[in-house]
Amino acid sequence: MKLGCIQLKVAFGDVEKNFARVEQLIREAAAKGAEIVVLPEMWNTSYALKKLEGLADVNGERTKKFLANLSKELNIHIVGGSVATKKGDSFYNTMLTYNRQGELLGEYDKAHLFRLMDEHLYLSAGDGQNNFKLDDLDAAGVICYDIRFPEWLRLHALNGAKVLFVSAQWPTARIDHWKTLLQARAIENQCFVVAINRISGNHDNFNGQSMVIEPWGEVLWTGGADEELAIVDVDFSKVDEVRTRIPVYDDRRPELYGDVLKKK
Ligand SMILES: O=C(O)CCC(=O)C(=O)O
Repeated sequence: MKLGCIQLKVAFGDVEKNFARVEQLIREAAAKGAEIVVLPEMWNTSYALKKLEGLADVNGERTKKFLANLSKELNIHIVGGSVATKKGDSFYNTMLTYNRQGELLGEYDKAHLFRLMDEHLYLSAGDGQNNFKLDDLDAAGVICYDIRFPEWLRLHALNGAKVLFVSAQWPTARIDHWKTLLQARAIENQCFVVAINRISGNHDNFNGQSMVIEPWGEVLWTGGADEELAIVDVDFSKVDEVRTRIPVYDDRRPELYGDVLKKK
């Protein structure tokens, strides 16, 4: 299957510019044969947290219409990264996923808010999981800081995901953590990880390094430090092969792990 990885240069607070660029790149990805297109985190507003009242997408309506129309017209699945949304009186960091029929498969509000970026002061956390199916492919989607919580991604893998999509705005300063955590999540869950980061004009802030990793941990593609659309060919049957070779799921001892999942 061909993945269209959109490592976007997100414009701070410029919703119109971001929508226009995302549409252009999704169309380009489809024209190049992509079957699943993946976007980064908070691509409508970036982290303009102080301006969310005027900028966030109310109930995600604009983004929903936009992604539904494009996925149906172009006959592609879209893992829509995430956008800033307003629901009731609260703001969320929301991932919307559409299948090629233009149907909404998942609306996931980021579960773990990143205090270092003040997310907890402006956004509310979601409580729902995010497993979905793209045709016959079992998949799941999480957002950025979520990857520091292995139990969260494990839960999605246990619910059947063979590919974990990660949308992020992960900064250059901790890019080594990004690479290591993503590879670990792929190896331990024996699944594909498709992780799409943003870039900024100034590479000191966000330098891309989006990644596609297969279930044995081999990196199939790493993005550069500039805006980029990559088409990456993946063979999802590799998941079953790796899970047969080392039967981690059969060898798990969940009866030993219970308390690890409880908050101290
Ligand atoms: O965990 C990190 O170091 C980065 C997380 C982050 O930037 C985010 O969740 O937006």
